[in-house]
Amino acid sequence: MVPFNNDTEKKVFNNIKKQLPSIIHDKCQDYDEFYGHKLIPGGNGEQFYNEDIADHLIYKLCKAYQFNETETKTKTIHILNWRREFNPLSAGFMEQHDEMFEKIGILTEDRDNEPNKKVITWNLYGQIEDRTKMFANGQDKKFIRYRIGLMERGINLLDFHDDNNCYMTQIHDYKNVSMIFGMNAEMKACIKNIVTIFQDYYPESLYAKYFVNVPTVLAWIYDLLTKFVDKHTRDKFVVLSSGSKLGKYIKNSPAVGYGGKSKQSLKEQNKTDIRPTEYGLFLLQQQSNEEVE
Ligand code: HEM
Repeated sequence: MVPFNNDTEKKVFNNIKKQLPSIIHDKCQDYDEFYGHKLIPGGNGEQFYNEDIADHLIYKLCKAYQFNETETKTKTIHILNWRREFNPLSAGFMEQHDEMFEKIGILTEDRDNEPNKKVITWNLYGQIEDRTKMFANGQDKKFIRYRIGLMERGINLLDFHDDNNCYMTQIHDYKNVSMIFGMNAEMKACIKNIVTIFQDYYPESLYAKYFVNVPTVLAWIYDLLTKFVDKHTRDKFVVLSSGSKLGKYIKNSPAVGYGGKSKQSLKEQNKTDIRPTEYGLFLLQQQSNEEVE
C-alpha cells in the first residue's frame, strides 16, 4: 500500500493513475515501462503488471513534482518518451561498454547497510587515465550510455515496496585525480548532459551522493558543477576530503580506503551478474525479435 500523507496526495495520485492509460497511449506511443516495471495494466506483456509496484512508482512520480497534477503528467510524458527513445534498458543490460568505462564503475549491494544506502554506484573518476580519450571525438556519447547503463543496473536492485531500499546512493571517488589539464569543454558538456539526464529522467531515485577524496584545491570544481544541479538534489550531496571518512556514513564500505567494516575490496564487492526485471527482459526480447525480422 502506498503511504499517503494527506487527502490531496491521494486525490492527485488517483487522478494520475486513472489517466495514465490514455496519456501513455496518446502521448507516449504506448511505452509504459518505468524503472523496469509496467506502469499500467493490459496490453502487450500484461502478465508482468504488478499493481503494487506500479502504485509505488506512480507515487514516486507524483512526489517528485510535489503532487502538482499538471506537472506530474507533463514530466511523466517526457520521462517515458525519453526511455522509449534512449532505451536505457538496452544500455543497462544488452550493450557491451568499452572496458575503459567499465573499469571505473562499480555496483554494490549490501542489505545490512543503512536505509537507502544498500544499493550503491561507485564512480572512480579519479582513476581515468586519459580524459581526452574518454570524452572527445564522439566518445562522450558512449560514456553517457555506459553511465546510464550503470544507473539502470542499480535501479534494478532497488525494492520499491521497501521504504528502506527504494532509493540508491552514489559515490564519486576522485582519488588520484589530476587537474593538470583542467576540465576541457567536451568533458564539461558531457558532465552537464549526464547531470541533466539524471535530474529530468530519474526522479526520486537518489538518496545521497558522496564526493570523496576531493582535494581542497579542487573545491572550485564542486562550485562549478553544482551550478547545473537543482537545490533539492544538491541538498543530498556530501563532500569528504578523505575517502576513509566514508565508513561513518556507509557502514559496510571497504575498510581499506573507505574506513568501513567490510574486509572485501570494492572490486570484490562489485555485482556484475544483474539481470533485468521480468518486464525489462520481455521488452528487450521483443526488440531483438523486431531487429531480426
Ligand atoms: C577528473 C576529473 C573529474 C571527472 C572525470 C568527473 C566526472 C563527472 C561526471 C561524469 C559527472 C556526471 C554525474 C555522474 O556521473 O554521476 C560528474 C558530476 C559531478 N562532479 Fe565530477 N568529475 C571530475 C572532477 C570533479 C571534482 C574535483 C569535483 C569536486 C567535488 C566534482 C564534483 C562533481 C559534482 C558536484 C557533480 C554533479 C553531480 C550530480 O549532479 O549528480 N567533480 N563528474
